[in-house]
Amino acid sequence: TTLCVEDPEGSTFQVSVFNYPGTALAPGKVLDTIFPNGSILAIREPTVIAGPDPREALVRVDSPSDIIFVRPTDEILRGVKWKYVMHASGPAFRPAAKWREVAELHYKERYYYAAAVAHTHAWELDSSRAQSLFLRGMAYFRGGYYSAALADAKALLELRAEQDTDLYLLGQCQYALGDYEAARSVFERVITRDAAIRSSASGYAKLCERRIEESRFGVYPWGITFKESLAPNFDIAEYVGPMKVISMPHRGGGRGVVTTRAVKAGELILVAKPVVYAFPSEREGHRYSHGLNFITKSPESPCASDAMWELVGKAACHPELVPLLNGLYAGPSYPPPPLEYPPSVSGGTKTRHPRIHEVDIDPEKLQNIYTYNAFIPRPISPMDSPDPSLDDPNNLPSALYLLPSLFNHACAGTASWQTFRHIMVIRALKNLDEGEELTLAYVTGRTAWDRQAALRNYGFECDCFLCMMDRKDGMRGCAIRNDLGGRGMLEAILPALRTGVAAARKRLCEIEGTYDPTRGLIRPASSIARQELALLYATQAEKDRLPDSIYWIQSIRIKMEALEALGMAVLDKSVSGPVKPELLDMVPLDLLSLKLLSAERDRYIELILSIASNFHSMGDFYRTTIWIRTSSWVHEIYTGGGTELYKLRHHEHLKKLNLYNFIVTGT
Ligand SMILES: C[S@@+](CC[C@H](N)C(=O)[O-])C[C@H]1O[C@@H](n2cnc3c(N)ncnc32)[C@H](O)[C@@H]1O
Repeated sequence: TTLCVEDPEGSTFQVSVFNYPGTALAPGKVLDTIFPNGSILAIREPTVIAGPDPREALVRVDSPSDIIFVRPTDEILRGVKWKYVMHASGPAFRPAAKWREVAELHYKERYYYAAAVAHTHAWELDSSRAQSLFLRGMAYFRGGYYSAALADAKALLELRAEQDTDLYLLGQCQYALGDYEAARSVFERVITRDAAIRSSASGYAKLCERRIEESRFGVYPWGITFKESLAPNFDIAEYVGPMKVISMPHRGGGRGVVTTRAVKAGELILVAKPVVYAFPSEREGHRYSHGLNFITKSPESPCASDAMWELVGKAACHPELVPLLNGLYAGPSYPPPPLEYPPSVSGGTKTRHPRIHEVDIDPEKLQNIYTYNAFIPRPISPMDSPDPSLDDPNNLPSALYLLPSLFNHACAGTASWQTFRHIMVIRALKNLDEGEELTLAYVTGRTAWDRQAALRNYGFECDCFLCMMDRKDGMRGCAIRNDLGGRGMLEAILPALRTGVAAARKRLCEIEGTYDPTRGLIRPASSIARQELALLYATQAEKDRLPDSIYWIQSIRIKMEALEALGMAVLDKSVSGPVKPELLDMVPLDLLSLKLLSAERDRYIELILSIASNFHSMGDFYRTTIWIRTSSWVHEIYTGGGTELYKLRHHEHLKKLNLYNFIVTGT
């Protein structure tokens, strides 16, 4: 937003205001409401950019809290003499009725911030009309400024005889702020009184029940949640499970997250909503911010820079968020954050003037916080059809979360994270004792060097076992692996089996040759090469059209090796003959020495299902069942949701492998 201002001496300047709430892409009439002609502004810490002509200086303001609207009667103006007399005819001087009209128009056109400003003017000019406060509360609520709306709803209940609309607004705000128990009792009160809003209030009361289950016990209907997550604006409650933040002086920022009790692999640890997020699909019609990150001095995806700037406006409108944001790690150029997280925050019930920002907002610090803590949410989707928001690798979604920002990184993390659209869900990836660290993989990559490059902006070197092993193999070996692995699987499927197998085996040998002899079984690149080789055998077996083709057996054996190279110890490697009775209800894995790699969920499932499919082609239905069960077990550990979510996500893939019918009919 660019304003034209005049100082007391009568010199004029252009002031560029960034990040002011309600002004992004706003038309002139909205700006006329937020910055009416004739307003007096005091600007803190302005950046003055000199032009070639000193009279053409440009003033830049980045923080909403640096703009203070001054009343003409304010002390600060005592003794100030204006060279030119102010025109007392601009929008700043409208009567209350006119402001109400303007507010209604903004509300209808969904400029809720401007509507809140206009209702504030109306309320200040005529405080006998409590309805102005109600309408402002509504505007705040619709605009997503929930704590401001809550304060208005509470003030109204003190100001006038209890009205159902005021109660309803109160309940909606409490719901939006995650205070589901309070919201439920408010909606239950409304239900008993007002027939007109009874049905929506009882709908809300039911939703509150679901949210209470979710937030108190971590019980989510994951199948429904998944379906709902495919549409924007979906919502679930947050949940904090058996985790806490403790001091970890050896990590940047000085803190990390540990378990508060022993947890099992797959247990839910945290469900968190983002403070800000941007998805390409939800940005249509938006103008993207500049894609340069001034902290990392590297290009930033448009979604990331949009969300980064949005954070400033968000902090201005939600002062209760500011201490939570300021408690996050802001990089090495800021003093370390306090050890306690989350800090205790008092809600505050004071009604809020939309143009008075009492809490200081530091945009530069917020940018640093965004840079060191943001995630790229990759929404879970049905297998084989990645979410369309991931189509453009140069504009991936971006989001900042609070508690998830306290988890440190490990390429082979002890916890897995994924997002149901924008909502992050963290689960333990292995059985953990009380007090063990919960780590997440911020980035993925084939070798320690790839991953270190992806981590370059975080300022630390990963010391997880996967990186340590890669470093022992040496940079050259890893580069060779990367190069060989990068040639891709499909090109290996040559028309002649023998040529194809020879080439794939050669590549496998070359990859194997890059590992240090002491490395042990976990060799992700070798797993890819084995998967390629197995695919060749399976292709030949299909051509043979014989259930007992030796190529099925070859394919299955190599896929089992591929699983082992990803840390999954296979206990029962039998490929024919009777199945051991004790295995009929179990998964054929050695659960004690299992080391699931956080980034490999889909590859495990793909490999396991293709083993099941090979057994199915051989007519071995027992083993087919066992391996389908194993894929669903792996899915449960990473994603939860039982068979319902498993089927929802793998339905198409299972059909492609001719396994869906088998699950339904058993043949
Ligand atoms: C999202 S924060 C994680 C929480 C952070 N430790 C804190 O106290 O707020 C990311 C920063 O934590 C530090 N960090 C994360 N993982 C680390 C690791 N494995 N080793 C050392 N520092 C790490 C780095 O400084 C990184 O920039």
